Amino acid sequence: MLFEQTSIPEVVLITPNRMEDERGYFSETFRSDQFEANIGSFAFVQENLSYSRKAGTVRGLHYQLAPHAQGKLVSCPVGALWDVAVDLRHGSPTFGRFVAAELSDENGRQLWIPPGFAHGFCTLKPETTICYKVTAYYKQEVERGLFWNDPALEITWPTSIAEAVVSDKDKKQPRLNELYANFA
Ligand SMILES: Cc1cn([C@H]2C[C@H](O)[C@@H](COP(=O)(O)OP(=O)(O)O[C@H]3O[C@@H](C)C(=O)[C@@H](O)[C@H]3O)O2)c(=O)[nH]c1=O
Repeated sequence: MLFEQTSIPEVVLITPNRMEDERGYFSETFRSDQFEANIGSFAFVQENLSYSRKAGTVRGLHYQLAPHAQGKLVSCPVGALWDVAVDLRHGSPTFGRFVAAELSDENGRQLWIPPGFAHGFCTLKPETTICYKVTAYYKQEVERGLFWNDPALEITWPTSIAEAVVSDKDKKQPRLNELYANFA
C-alpha cells in the first residue's frame, strides 16, 4: 500500500496493491496497522456509500463543526470521480487551499482527508459509487457547507455550474469568506 503526501501534507493519497491472476485481482483496501504507521491513530465509526446516476454530479463541499468534525477515507469502487478537499483550519498555512485527486475503479486510489477540511466530489462517469469511512458520526445539526464553485477557492472542476447536477442544498451554500471560523 503506497501512501503519498499531497500539496497539503495532511491530505494523503493511498494506492493499495493489487494481486492479479486469471480471475481478476485481490486488494487489501484498509489495514489499521499501516494506516496508523503512515497517517496516525484514527478510529472509523461509520461507513457511507453513495451512488450518482450521471457524470457531472457534484456533492459538497461538506464538513461538520468541531467537536464533530469528520476525517474521511474516500474510495471509488465503481466508476470515477474527482475528489476535492479544502483546508478550513484557521491559522493553517494552506487555509482555503484545495487538493484534488481522481479516484476510480481502475486506479483503486483512496484519499485521506483529515478533520478540519471540507469535502466534495464530481463524478466523471455515469453510475459512479463513492465509499467513505468517517471518524465521527453524522450529525445533521452540525453539518455545514461551502459553495463548491466559489471563485475564491480556484478549484478546477471537471464540470461547469450550468451543467453540474447539484442538490438544492448545495446550490445555496455560503462562500469561503462567509464561513464562521470553526477549526483552529
Ligand atoms: C451524510 C449523511 C446523510 N444522511 C442522509 C441525510 C439526507 O436525508 C440524505 C442525503 O444527504 P445529503 O444530501 O447531505 O448527501 P450528500 O450530498 O451525498 O452528502 C455527503 O457529501 C459528501 C461530499 C460528503 O463528504 C459527506 O460527508 C456527505 O456530506 O442522507 C444520513 O442519514 N447520514 C449521513 O451520514
